[in-house]
Amino acid sequence: MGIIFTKLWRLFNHQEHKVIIVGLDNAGKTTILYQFSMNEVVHTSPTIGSNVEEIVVNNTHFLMWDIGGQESLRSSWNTYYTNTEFVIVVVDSTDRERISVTREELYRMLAHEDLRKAGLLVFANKQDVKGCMTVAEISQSLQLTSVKDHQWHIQACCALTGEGLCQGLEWMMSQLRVR
Ligand SMILES: Nc1nc2c(ncn2[C@@H]2O[C@H](COP(=O)(O)OP(=O)(O)OP(=O)(O)O)[C@@H](O)[C@H]2O)c(=O)[nH]1
Ligand SMILES: [Mg+2]
Repeated sequence: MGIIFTKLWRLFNHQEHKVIIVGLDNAGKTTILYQFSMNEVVHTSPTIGSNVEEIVVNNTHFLMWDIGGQESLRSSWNTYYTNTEFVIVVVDSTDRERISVTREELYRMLAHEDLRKAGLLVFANKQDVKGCMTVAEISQSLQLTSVKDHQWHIQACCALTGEGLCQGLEWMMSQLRVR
């Protein structure tokens, strides 16, 4: 009886995993969100506030919040943190000047109590652009190896073609399996 109940519970209980997509303005967050939800490149304009979409992968439901990254909006990112299981930080790999700003925002986020248990996925986006920073460079600039209290992963991607996005999702799925 217990086993049947558990199986039925799993079948009907579409537990949603909350994900927030953050990063500086122009990083490609909205483009990534709609690649996930529609498999398409949409025309974007800077996000004021947020967009939210449900993404279902192999019966796993993610509720993804794409949050505007302009400077004036960053102080309100924390209003989205409650119950977040994964933080996706999108980096514009061509934006060498502002990688230190991303680093500051990243460590501010990781120190937040509401994100204590959240996994961190960094997308090194815009890998199609010649001369962009590599995953190794971004990893070093963000000092990811010093992140000890969160599970983390960095993934190269190109939101325009969708390359690398599935691998990021797969990492999140693998984290859910080991929990
Ligand atoms: N070359 C290239 N351009 C990209 C890629 N991903 C996104 N872009 C472009 O980058 C620009 C900004 O993309 P958005 O998705 O609107 O960026 P955002 O992070 O949502 O920006 P905010 O909403 O202002 O925080 C758009 O012109 C996209 O087409 C990519 O992988 N390669
Ligand atoms: Mg946006």
